[in-house]
Amino acid sequence: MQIRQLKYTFPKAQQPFFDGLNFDLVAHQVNFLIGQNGAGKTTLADILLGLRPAQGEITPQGSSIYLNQKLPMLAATRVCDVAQLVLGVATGQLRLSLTDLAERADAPTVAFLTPLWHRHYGDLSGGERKLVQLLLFLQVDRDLVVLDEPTAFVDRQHVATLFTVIREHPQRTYLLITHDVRDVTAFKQCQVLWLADRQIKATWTAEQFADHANDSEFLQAFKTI
Ligand SMILES: Nc1ncnc2c1ncn2[C@@H]1O[C@H](COP(=O)(O)OP(=O)(O)OP(=O)(O)O)[C@@H](O)[C@H]1O
Repeated sequence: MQIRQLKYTFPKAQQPFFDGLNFDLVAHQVNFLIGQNGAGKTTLADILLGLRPAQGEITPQGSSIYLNQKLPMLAATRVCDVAQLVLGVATGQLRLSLTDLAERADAPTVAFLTPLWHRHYGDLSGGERKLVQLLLFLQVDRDLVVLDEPTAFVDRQHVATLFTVIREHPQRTYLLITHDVRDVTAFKQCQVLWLADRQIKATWTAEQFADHANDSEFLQAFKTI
């Protein structure tokens, strides 16, 4: 995916926030977007998904799905209801059973959701709730998958499950926003984009990131989180 001469101005702002932003997302790989709080990561994700009108070229334009940092859900909702909401709607199925899920979803997702299937959403831990949503969203096939801080407040065992599910669908292009270096080092192949000063200040492969990330003060801090 190529992003060229991107220009974006917040509503009512006098000056553009991004102006002349250029970078590429590597297709069929995980692309990490890192940067300090307020750098513009979520804004950039919104633009790529067409949620904020911007000038410039984004090619090719394919199908996409986005899970942002907060997706509220009523406490009385059961996991099977969330599955119905996400997958039932996506597939047009009125009643989605666990057997249907097993036919439609990848094995690690089925293994994770099966023991939780009848549990109330409000009884799950914060990390479990987040993983339920993430794994269900990842069963909806899209060219571009954007996840905003999917690993925040999620323990590493659950993060490992999330990454296993991502690896189950290698045909997609992923953009993952993260503040956690362990996410980057979990992938042998990936691209890391560093957003700073309203530009993509550096782009690394996983190997380059491991070798050269000590060059900058921010990245040193990022690596010690
Ligand atoms: N509607 C708006 N008008 C003006 N400025 C805004 C608006 N919405 C967000 N901003 C500012 O744009 C900047 C980028 O915000 P954004 O949420 O994209 O950052 P981020 O890199 O995702 O941060 P974090 O890591 O904290 O999630 C911030 O300084 C924010 O205050």
